[in-house]
Amino acid sequence: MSEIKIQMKNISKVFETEDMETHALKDVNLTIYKGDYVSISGPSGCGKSTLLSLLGLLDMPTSGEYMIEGMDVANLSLDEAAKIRNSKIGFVFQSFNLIDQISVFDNVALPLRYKKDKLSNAEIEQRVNKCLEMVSMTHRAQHKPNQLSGGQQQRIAIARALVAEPAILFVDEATGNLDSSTGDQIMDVLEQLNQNGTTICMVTHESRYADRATTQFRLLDGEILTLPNPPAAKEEPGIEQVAIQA
Ligand SMILES: Nc1ncnc2c1ncn2[C@@H]1O[C@H](COP(=O)(O)OP(=O)(O)OP(=O)(O)O)[C@@H](O)[C@H]1O
Repeated sequence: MSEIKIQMKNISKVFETEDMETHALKDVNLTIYKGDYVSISGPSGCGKSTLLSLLGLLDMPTSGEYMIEGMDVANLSLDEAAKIRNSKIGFVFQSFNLIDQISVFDNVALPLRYKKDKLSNAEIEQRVNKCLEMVSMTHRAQHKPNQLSGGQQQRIAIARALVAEPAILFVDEATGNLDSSTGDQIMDVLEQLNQNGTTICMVTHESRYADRATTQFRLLDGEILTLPNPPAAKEEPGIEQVAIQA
């Protein structure tokens, strides 16, 4: 059995405002193994952003258990959450969030320069170059982000997310700002990274991208369903086989 990277058990999230409670997530059970390529999809308002915020330690659940690499992370202070986020989690967003005033190289190096355990310049250079190579952007290291195309900027954002060697890469609608052929190329990059060992969990509303993942979860009204893997789904076309994950 493969190593467990992420495990959520009975995770719920309730938002309370003065006059109402919204049960955004209801008893979510989710396990992500080392090397998985996971997609989470579902209609607007089903809880995707809420789930990704909890997975990425940007917010805490109302109840339930959450473990990252065996560490209990369900009830952390903001400071503790930030520390674990910096060391264990890589994020890629729809907007690339790069800094135009500094070079591509320095953008990718930023997470390493903020690390508590300082790395030498030689180590930083080696890690940044390795990540730029992984996204085929070595030749643009000295450019500024605003001199690059949208797809190239997203590749740089992916390199930056990987440079601290996170346990898992969370990807939030990474193709949302890109035309469809550039979006397809970004999906190819993610697939290639996964084939080389990166564990990926991607949130997308595009079913053609969700279908490319090896494990597919679907959120409906705050509840998570596991879709059968693609070959099983093809055997019985037209029947939406969904089983609640054990
Ligand atoms: N801070 C909040 N306070 C109150 N309700 C919230 C809050 N954030 C989200 N919700 C509610 O929780 C539910 C899930 O929202 P969420 O943003 O996670 O959905 P989503 O699947 O990401 O939607 P979309 O695809 O439209 O971005 C919705 O009913 C939403 O109104």
